[in-house]
Amino acid sequence: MKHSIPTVLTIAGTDPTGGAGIQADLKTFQEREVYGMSVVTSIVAQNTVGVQDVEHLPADFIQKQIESVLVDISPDVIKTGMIATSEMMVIIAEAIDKYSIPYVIDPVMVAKSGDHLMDVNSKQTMIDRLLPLATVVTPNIPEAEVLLSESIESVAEAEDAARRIVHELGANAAVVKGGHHVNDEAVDVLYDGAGIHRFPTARINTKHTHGTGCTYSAVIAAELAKGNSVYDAVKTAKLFITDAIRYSLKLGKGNGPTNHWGYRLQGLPKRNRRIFQ
Ligand SMILES: Nc1ncnc2c1ncn2[C@@H]1O[C@H](COP(=O)(O)OP(=O)(O)O)[C@@H](O)[C@H]1O
Ligand SMILES: Cc1ncc(COP(=O)(O)OP(=O)(O)O)c(N)n1
Repeated sequence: MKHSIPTVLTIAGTDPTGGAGIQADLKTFQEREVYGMSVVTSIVAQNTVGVQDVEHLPADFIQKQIESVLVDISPDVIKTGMIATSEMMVIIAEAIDKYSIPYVIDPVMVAKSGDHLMDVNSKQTMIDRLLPLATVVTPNIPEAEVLLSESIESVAEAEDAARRIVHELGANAAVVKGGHHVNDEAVDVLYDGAGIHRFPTARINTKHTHGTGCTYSAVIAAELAKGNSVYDAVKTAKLFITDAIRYSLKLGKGNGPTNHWGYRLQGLPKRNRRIFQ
């Protein structure tokens, strides 16, 4: 740990309704008791229904924001979310490389609403420049399919995908998340370079899953910043996101946000958590 408290920097886009992007990351860092910092890549006009518009910040201004943070409060871990263009990816890769900071990449491509958050032509830059720097990469099933140009139909194929992302694309560890499987279980699979680990939970029947991937990868970044192993960080992330989904807040007209303090309700008597169920 570099400072008096673990520190994490998120580099990502925004969600003004607070369920995904930088807003979700900062809420999660606070809940995990690490000091959160943020660099904005794109300002997104979005809500629980979908994305209405996007403004990308100039790449050199993203670089200036990163430099402002890194020369002053160097984070223990950097996490990235929405990075829309190749130009942004190169600038971010150069900074992570220059300062040798552990790195969690959530390879955000398409929101659950179906809106594209990454230029499709940037895929190769993500593979060439960002994945080799990754301590952990956390694709959902469609993202893993895009990265590997192959379809994933089962948990066994997700395990193969995680192995390939490490051995062929150069990440140190890969978690292929199971939110998009169509079955009774949400099984995340981690390959940490040594072995495969499965993290299964019962699938919760809800439409309120906006920002699950952002929140999950933010927990992993926070736990790594505390000095925990990749395995323990993923285990904590799975517990945290399951409670965040279970006690989701039923906000908005579409796919609502998760509850970033849901894990705190687990130990409460049922009468005290009724409004969340
Ligand atoms: N309905 C659900 N029930 C339980 N866990 C879920 C559900 N949907 C997603 N998850 C979990 O949320 C996390 C994020 O997964 P996913 O939704 O696939 O990511 P993304 O938001 O990037 O699409 C994973 O741990 C996944 O297993
Ligand atoms: C600014 C921003 N970044 C990422 C996402 C995607 O979030 P994710 O956690 O994958 O969840 P969904 O939005 O897909 O439900 C986003 N929407 N906005």
